[in-house]
Amino acid sequence: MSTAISFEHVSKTFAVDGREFEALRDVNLSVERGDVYGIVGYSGAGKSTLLRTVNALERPTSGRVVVDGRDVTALNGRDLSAVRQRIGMIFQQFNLLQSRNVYQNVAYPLKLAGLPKAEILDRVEELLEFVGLSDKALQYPRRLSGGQKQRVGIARALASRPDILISDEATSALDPQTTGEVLDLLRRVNREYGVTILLVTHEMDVVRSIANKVAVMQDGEVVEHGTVYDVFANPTHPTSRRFVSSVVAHEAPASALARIRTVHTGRLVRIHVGDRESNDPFLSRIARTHGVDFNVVYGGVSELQSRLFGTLTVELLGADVDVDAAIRDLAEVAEVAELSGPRELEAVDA
Ligand SMILES: Nc1ncnc2c1ncn2[C@@H]1O[C@H](COP(=O)(O)OP(=O)(O)OP(=O)(O)O)[C@@H](O)[C@H]1O
Repeated sequence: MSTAISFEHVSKTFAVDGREFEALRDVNLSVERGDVYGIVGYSGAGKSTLLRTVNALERPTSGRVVVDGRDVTALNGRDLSAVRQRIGMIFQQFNLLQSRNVYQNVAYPLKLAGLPKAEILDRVEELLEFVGLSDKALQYPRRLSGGQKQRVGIARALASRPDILISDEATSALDPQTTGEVLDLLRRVNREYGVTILLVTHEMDVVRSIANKVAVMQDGEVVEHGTVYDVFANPTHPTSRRFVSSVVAHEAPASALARIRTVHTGRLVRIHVGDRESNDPFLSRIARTHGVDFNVVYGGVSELQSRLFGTLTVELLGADVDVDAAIRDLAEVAEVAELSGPRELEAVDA
């Protein structure tokens, strides 16, 4: 696999009211060709600024952004235009030309590039068919729904046959149903046209449904990155954990644990369940071996990219020595942590 975009020690400082503000701090990331790479973070984390360095709408203060082997931070004029043609961009507010119809909006970049009329006609027809808007060619943007507007935005972004599509909160203004349809379309853009997608969002659901990799940003830094499966199954940074818990609620928050404790006074363990190939019924097997009982008091298992992951909070009941032995055996087959006191309860919410 080859690298489509690499961010190398990218920092960006803005001058705000005479003071320096660091919007990006030493960002290092590699987006491979064919990836759908999600960048998540709360408002102000630096996501859009990072995204905009890819087509040099924003220039880093230091560091390099290499796109298809070319350092875009060093490009200007015609060279930069040539690289920009290889990068499509879509926006939250669609950015369509209101005075032009759907056909003209999609044709616009091709006209600018000086393509012959007949070629433009063929290309726009193909694109409108791809995004399912062939019957809307003569409509003006104000007559379209949000989802339709974003389809036009996607068709326009694909007009010059880019290798890379960058998406800045493209679904944030859409309802969940329409979001799903636009994400389906982006998935097809990735699979059928082989376009690498870098998308910024504050919705972890978007990442879960479309991305294969994810980076979590906070205060201008990438605090965690990896495959979507790894980050969802085992988020390590508190911000990632918060994002993951917004869409998968496998781990009991402190409030739930406190309530559980009022009823379940035995020893509680948290068991991370990975994608298991064996059908070993390990919980009941280990419980039987050591003569302990168990209650599953919280948790869940989900599927992501055809793999399972989950977390179960389990109460173990029995003599301490037997529970100790059971926990040791559990640790052989899964990641296990005992939830002992108030300190542990706080840690879950961190
Ligand atoms: N041109 C600019 N001049 C000064 N400050 C800026 C500029 N552009 C961005 N910033 C600041 O940089 C920080 C990061 O902004 P950015 O838009 O990249 O964040 P974000 O993670 O995309 O947030 P959001 O989700 O709200 O768009 C913010 O504090 C923002 O105010």
